[in-house]
Amino acid sequence: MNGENASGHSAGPNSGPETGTRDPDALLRRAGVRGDPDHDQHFLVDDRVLDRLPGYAEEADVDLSHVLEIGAGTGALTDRLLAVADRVTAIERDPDLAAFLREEFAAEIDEGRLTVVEGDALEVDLPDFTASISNLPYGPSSELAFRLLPEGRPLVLMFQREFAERMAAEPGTDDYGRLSVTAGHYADVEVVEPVPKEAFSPPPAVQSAVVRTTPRDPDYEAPDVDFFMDFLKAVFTQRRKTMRNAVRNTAHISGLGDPDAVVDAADEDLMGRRAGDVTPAEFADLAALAREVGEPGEHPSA
Ligand SMILES: C[S@@+](CC[C@H](N)C(=O)[O-])C[C@H]1O[C@@H](n2cnc3c(N)ncnc32)[C@H](O)[C@@H]1O
Repeated sequence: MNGENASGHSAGPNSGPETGTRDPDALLRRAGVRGDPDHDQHFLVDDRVLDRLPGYAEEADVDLSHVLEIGAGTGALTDRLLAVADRVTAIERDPDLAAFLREEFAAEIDEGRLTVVEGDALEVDLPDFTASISNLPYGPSSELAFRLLPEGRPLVLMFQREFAERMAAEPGTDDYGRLSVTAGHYADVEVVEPVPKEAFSPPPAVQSAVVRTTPRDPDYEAPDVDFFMDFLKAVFTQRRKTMRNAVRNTAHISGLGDPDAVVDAADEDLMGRRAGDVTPAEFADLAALAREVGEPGEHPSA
């Protein structure tokens, strides 16, 4: 079953000799699937990309004792993860693919090194993982990213390239926006590899990219998450205005009654800048201030 296309990947100390060499095309054939873009199914078939994905975690000294994979598909990446991790939990929503994974990786499941969870990664309980390495389904990539980021674990994730670049963008750049601030609040984010369409079967309509995140322990107080998201959305939809004028227009946000009081209490220099130049830490401080002074006397769900 194994070794049809030895990829040159060197198995980790915890792996059995059989892992890390399954040919992705052969897995696709054995699974009898073609990949269905309507169900976010674009399978990675480029051995070199598959081999590099766990390497991005290894070179950052990430704890690989329990790796979470979301959207395991036919298991081409699962196989590489088993070669470097002590344990892998693979979540797959498609029942046929989940059944195929259970059959293909029966030995690893018996050894207790792999758990296949059949279900929607947005709904199932997440295990206590130490890192996630995944070629995510693109449809819910934003929801999945913001399910994983607050867990405070290192992540190596494949996204649409444009999404990846926005996530990693620095203040002062065109790509910097709400996504960059929210991701940057939880982690340092870097794009480590652009991946061409041809690396997938079937090829998606857009290019992809691998993102690596390193969790941060912010030295500022985290604001209430729902409020923070609403606040950022309101301010970034007015990104051409100064922060002063943008914040004055946020009265509609739940939990913020008096934006003028926020502007008066906030740093003057900050109020004169535009949203695209404000760092995640500055935004977090401002959101906390807005929560404190924006609605005197009432702090719902604070
Ligand atoms: C982009 S493919 C990646 C497959 C495989 N990891 C690979 O690299 O070839 C995404 C996989 O996620 C599965 N999927 C889609 N939405 C999902 C969800 N909400 N929860 C769990 N799996 C999902 C699809 O069935 C598909 O197998």
